[in-house]
Amino acid sequence: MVAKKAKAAVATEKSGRRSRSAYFARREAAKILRSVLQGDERRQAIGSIKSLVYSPSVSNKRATFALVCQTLKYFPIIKDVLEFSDVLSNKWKRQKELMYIVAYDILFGQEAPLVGGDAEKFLLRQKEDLQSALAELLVRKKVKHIDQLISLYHPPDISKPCYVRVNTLRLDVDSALQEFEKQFLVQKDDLLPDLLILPPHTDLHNHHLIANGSVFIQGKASSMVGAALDPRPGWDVLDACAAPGNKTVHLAALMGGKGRILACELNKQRVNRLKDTIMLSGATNIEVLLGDFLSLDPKDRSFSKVRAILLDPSCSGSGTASQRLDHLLPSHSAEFVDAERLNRLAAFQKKALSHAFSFPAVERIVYSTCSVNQIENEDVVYSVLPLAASFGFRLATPFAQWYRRGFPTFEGSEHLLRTDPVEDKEGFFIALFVKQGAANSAEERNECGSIPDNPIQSNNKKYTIPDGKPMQSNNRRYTSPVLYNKLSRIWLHTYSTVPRRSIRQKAIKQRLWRVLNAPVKFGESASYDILLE
Ligand SMILES: C[S@@+](CC[C@H](N)C(=O)[O-])C[C@H]1O[C@@H](n2cnc3c(N)ncnc32)[C@H](O)[C@@H]1O
Repeated sequence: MVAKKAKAAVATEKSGRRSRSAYFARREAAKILRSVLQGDERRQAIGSIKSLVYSPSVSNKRATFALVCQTLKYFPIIKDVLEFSDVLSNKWKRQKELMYIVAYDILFGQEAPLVGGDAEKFLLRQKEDLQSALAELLVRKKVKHIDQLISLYHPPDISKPCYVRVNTLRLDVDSALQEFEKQFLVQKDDLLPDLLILPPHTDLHNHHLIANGSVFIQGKASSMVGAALDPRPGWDVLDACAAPGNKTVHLAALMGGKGRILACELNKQRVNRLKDTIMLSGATNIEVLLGDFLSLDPKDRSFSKVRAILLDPSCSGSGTASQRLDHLLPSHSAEFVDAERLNRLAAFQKKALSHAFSFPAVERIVYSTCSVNQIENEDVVYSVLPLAASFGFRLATPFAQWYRRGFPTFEGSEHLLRTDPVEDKEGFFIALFVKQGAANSAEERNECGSIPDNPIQSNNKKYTIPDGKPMQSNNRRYTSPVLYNKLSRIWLHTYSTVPRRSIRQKAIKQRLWRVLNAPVKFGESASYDILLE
């Protein structure tokens, strides 16, 4: 009898703890949801959902993350249900994010009884109204199940491997590999020596190697950026747009902690995140500059020895939208293109890249974006080519073995590097400028015989599109799949005539020949994907 009572007391205590924890998770989730929705509305996020949840102030990360993601997944439904049922008084409308979270829990979430504060009590009293509004919504949308309703709003999820970059300032790659092998299937990446690949959806947020900064969750394309800059130990390096600092601390690791990194960031709030990242990485050679990169004076003595600049400016983020869970946000829709915003971003990107050339000792500049838009990528690079040439820079070829290069919008665009949001799971763009006469790597000098050096000419030649009209770098039509594929083929043809030492050269040429002669189908993926096969 006594044992039974004790057992019951333990169970009550446990369920009380769970309820309290769920209560706090709902409040933390509501705060994050507010930042995310406000950022989405202004198209100016403070951080991704993941980064907001992983900030030190959030205590119950797993539950909070799940609640935010789930609420966003059901967001359009919850909004409609609250609107149809008209249950929210002005008081609760002022706390609408908490209402969304609680409504999610009532309608789709918790099986356990929902206990908590006033918000929970209030919405629980309206449960029947909410349920009948949901039933009405199903009828209106002509679907039978909630899943069908969700798929009306959200495209299917893209799953991708979980990449982690080993922070070699704290741990060597083999030790990290062994540590992960205890729990997961893990392998080394074949391109980047400090990158490990784990299965999709591996949950690492509680892993001790993450918590102590020995590894960072960082995608492959994002990790290629610092490696493309290839800063040497002892150099002065400027990271022009640094927060949250993933690439900054990667640079520190690549430099073995030797030398000096200046990390410039405009946004005060994001500077705090940058500092947290630096602290976590253990790097001691990074100086944070709060300010506008455009107003840094290249003649200032503190920049006189800067030999490498990483410019990873604000961009539309169109290449990593699914990774940041942006597809869950209200602004996300296939048709949504904010042209005005793209133009504004591109104007800033051009200014910032132009500014980078004027640092007196700089010999390597990487320009990168996590955007798939030509206007933020090839067009930006094309627009600065004459200026770059006047400073003695040429485009070099980062990762010459990488098959996906820039859109063929101008002669030399084959030096540019792209990753594809679907095939490579994130869409990045990298351009590397190297000063003539500077010591660049064998790969960039094309000693591996892939793509010839192509010093920038100020009268850089443009390709001609198949219908005979000269292609303008800002020609919107060019991004249509049909023209893109035709141009890719032309570019591929050029590419295939360059002597290659690849052992698969013959097979590739044969395939190219077949592709070049095949009819173009609307919407087919880029032809040069065949190089992958
Ligand atoms: C794409 S994010 C950089 C991501 C970072 N490289 C990383 O890997 O963690 C761009 C950053 O540039 C900052 N930024 C925008 N304009 C800037 C400017 N004029 N000067 C310095 N930083 C700027 C933004 O606040 C944002 O934090």
